[in-house]
Amino acid sequence: REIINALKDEVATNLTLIISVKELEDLKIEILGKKGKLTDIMKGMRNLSKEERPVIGQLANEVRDFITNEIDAKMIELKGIEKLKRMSDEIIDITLPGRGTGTGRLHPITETMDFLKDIFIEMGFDVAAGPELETTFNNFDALNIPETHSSRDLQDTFYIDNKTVLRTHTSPVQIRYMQDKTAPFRMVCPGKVYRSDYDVSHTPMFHQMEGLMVGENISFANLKAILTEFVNKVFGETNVRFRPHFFPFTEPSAEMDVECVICKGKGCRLCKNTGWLEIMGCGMVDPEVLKSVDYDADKVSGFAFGMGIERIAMLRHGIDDLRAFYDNDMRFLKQFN
Ligand SMILES: CNC(=O)COc1cccc(Nc2cc(Cl)ccn2)c1
Repeated sequence: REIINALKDEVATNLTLIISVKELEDLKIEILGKKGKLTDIMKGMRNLSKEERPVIGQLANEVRDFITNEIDAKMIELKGIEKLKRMSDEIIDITLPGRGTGTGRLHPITETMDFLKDIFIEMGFDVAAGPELETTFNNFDALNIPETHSSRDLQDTFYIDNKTVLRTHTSPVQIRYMQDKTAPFRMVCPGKVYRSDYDVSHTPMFHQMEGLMVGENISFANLKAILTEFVNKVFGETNVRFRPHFFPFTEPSAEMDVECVICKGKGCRLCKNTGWLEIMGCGMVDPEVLKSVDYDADKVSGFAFGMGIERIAMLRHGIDDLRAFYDNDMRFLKQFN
């Protein structure tokens, strides 16, 4: 009798201390399981006298029912609490801002190319594109670049075969344009170009934009006016100058400088203390080039120009390493637009 009652009190005490379903399940097994304490007591009753057995048996049953009900009630309570806790842990606050994947953005070269293109579009220029794999005729011969010219050498040009190259400038696009269209026209052609050259200031692939205006009575004055307007739109109102130069495909030729954007002409590291930055090359289209596309050099004339995009992007954004454009490092690329 004492053992059964002691067990009842022990279980009642334990129940007040148990806080988890797991502990409660362990207690149920410890008391009511196959080897449970109460189960052992019930087994041990066969040793009792005939008179005692029914009395103790009834007590044991009462205690077993009590313990079972208490444990089951506690189980419902604990499962309910654990369910509530799980629910609160798993609450999704739908008012939190989305994690998102970040916004995409244009590459600084693309953004600069678009910026420069738009300025010419505003001035009525057409935009043309062409294949990056070109014939040596379109890339060299049509541009009055003789067979012996150094730019045709292997250390500058990627040859696919004797007559096919990766274009070394976008001039072939202008040749194709003139093969398809008649004067008058004004066009620009931005795009990828390739040189077999790779060092701190050269990458094998880079970007250029060339332009061409052909019609009757096109003069060097038109060249200066259009290119000065362009440069002022890119760098703001700055002084420009044209220095005599030579290209096989233009005559006369010039290099166009803009006053240094950093030191405004005083002289600094960027402009190598000259006060000027070279922006592009230009000139009046050589009659030999017009002839190569069957244009009548006695009736029409034109001017052309070409510029490196990376150089302008570096000036615009203060980038001092050309290779940063091609390392695909998001820490660099994320800084633009
Ligand atoms: C990065 N580019 C430079 O420094 C200089 O580029 C230049 C200069 C002068 C003319 C041209 N293009 C050209 C195209 C035709 Cl179809 C006829 C005549 N000229 C490109």
